[in-house]
Order: sequence, then structure tokens, then C-alpha cells
Amino acid sequence: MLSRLSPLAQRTISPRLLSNAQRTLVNISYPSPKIAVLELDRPPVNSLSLEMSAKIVESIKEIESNPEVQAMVLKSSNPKIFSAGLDITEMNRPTVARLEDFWRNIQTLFLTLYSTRLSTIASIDGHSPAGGCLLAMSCDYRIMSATPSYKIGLNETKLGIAAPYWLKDLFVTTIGYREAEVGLALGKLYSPKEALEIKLVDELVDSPVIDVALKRADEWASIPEKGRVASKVMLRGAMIQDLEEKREMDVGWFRDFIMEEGVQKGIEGYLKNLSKK
Ligand SMILES: CC/C=C\C/C=C\CCC/C=C/CC(=O)SCCNC(=O)CCNC(=O)[C@H](O)C(C)(C)COP(=O)(O)OP(=O)(O)OC[C@H]1O[C@@H](n2cnc3c(N)ncnc32)[C@H](O)[C@@H]1OP(=O)(O)O
Repeated sequence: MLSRLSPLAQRTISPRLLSNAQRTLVNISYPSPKIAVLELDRPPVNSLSLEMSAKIVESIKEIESNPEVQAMVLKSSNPKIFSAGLDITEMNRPTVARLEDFWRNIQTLFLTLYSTRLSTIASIDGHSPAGGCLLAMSCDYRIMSATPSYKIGLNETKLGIAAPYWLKDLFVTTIGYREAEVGLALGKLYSPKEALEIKLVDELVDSPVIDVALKRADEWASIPEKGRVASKVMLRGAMIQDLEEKREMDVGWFRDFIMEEGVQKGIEGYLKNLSKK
């Protein structure tokens, strides 16, 4: 943690040179009393390790604890990557105990972000595959950079794995059954233009995404909280309750699936290719 370094070291070491063990992993700022910005900061690609997921959850709770704050923008410190999704190394020859803990933290991350009383705006200024897309879909509103090379979607099948049932449900809820059926089977990653067409994102911008995200956060923050939150609970409550009831069953599915030798070989191969690239 950055806070473990001496004050002098904190001032003199460039943030770029810090290892992840020394980083805070996320940064929180408040551009105005009603708005918080939660910045993902886990180089190189903001992948979601056990510690990163726990840190995001802790940060959302910290922001929520201030009753004045109404909206939260989720962004990345990386100018080209929102999040590369789950940290694949967590699934590569893990111990069962760590793997189960990892998955419980991912479930908690989804449940916390999807159900927060805050209005959540995803400022997607870069690639957002798999777990990155999960983060974005868990928000209330998604704004993406129009840069054509960026990609967003659920590419799990390309790694030889499957999205868990609740991520599939979230995908279906967001883009509709048929598009989700094709997107999941092919592990399709969409360009920003395609993502807008299927409503995976709500808006594309050429200007810095964060500027528009802050404007939208202002708009969402101006809606009276009680009615806004009641609507959110009506729309999202059933999916949240369903996973709450099935959490341990889902941990078991995940563990058994990931620990299979064939799946392990697939993950190993995918990681090797990523590194070679
Ligand atoms: C019946 C079924 C029942 C149960 C099943 C249940 C559950 C299964 C769970 C499934 C859920 C999965 C969700 C996921 O999120 S899986 C992760 C998927 N993510 C990806 O495929 C993204 C991979 N990364 C990329 O495509 C690129 O890195 C990216 C486009 C994001 C950026 O490209 P760029 O060229 O800028 O960087 P790279 O050189 O590729 O990467 C830099 C280094 O970072 C490492 N890296 C990248 N992504 C990850 C990752 N997700 N996890 C860990 N490490 C990652 C990459 O290897 C490079 O490392 P070095 O080579 O520098 O060491």
C-alpha cells in the first residue's frame, strides 16, 4: 500500500514506478460535493485480482457512506484500457482456497456495484473485455470513447471458459436474448459503434469521455434519491436476490469448472499467447 511508504518516498517516487503492492489500486476524488470519481489504477491493464475487487468494494462503501454523494463515475487511470477483466493469473493453477475466495470477491464486487444507491456512470475510455464489460454493465449508464479500435464484450468462450449464469443474465438484460446468445457463443468483442447499436453502451463521445461522464453524473445526481433508488431496486432487486441465494452454489460451479484439467490447459495457453503478443 502506498500509505506504508514514508511521506518522503510517497512524494518522490513517480506513480508510474510504483509496483502494484505499493499502489492504492484505486483513487477516489470528489469534483463536487454530490459526485465521486472512482479511478481504477492497477497497471498494466486494471485486471481484477482478489485484492483489486476487494479494494473497489471497500471504495464504493466509503463513497456511499457520505449521504451527500449521489453519483459515482467509474473510470480508469490507463488512457487505453478501462479494465481487461478478471486477472487470468488468479485462475491459472490456483489453490482451491484462493480460487474460492477470489470468486466470492468477484460476486461481492458485482453485487455491490449493481445494487449501490449511487447513480453509477461508466466512463469507458479504452478496451473493456469480459470482467471489464461486467463492471460497465453493472453501472447505470455507460459512455464509451468512439475510438474504433477499442473493444467491449464478453469473450470468455475464447479462453475456453463460460460466463457465470448471473453475468449471462446481466448481458441478456442489457442487450436482449438473441444478441446475447450470439455474443456469448462467439465470445464477441464489439467496436464502440456496434456496442452502441445493440445498446451495450448508451453514448459514444469523441471528446474526453470523462468530461461527458461528469456532465451525466450531474444530471443523475439531480434526481431526488428516494424515487430513483426505489426504481433501481424494482429493476435490479430480483437478480441481486437470486445470486445472494445461490452464492455458494455458484462458487462450487466456478471452482469445479476452473479446476478441470482441460480448462486449465486452455487458460495456460491463452496466457502464453497474451504474453507473447
Ligand atoms: C458452466 C459454467 C460454470 C461456471 C463458470 C464460471 C465461471 C467462469 C468465469 C469466467 C469469467 C471470466 C471473466 C473474465 O474477465 S476472464 C478475462 C478475460 N480478459 C481478457 O481476455 C483480456 C485479455 N487482455 C487483452 O486482450 C489485452 O491485454 C488488452 C486488449 C486488454 C490490452 O492490450 P495491450 O496490448 O495494451 O496489453 P497486453 O500486452 O496484451 O497486456 C499487458 C500485460 O497484461 C497482461 N494481461 C492482459 N490481460 C490480462 C488479464 N485479464 N489478466 C492478467 N493479465 C493480463 C498481459 O499478459 C501482459 O503481461 P506481460 O506480457 O507484460 O507480462
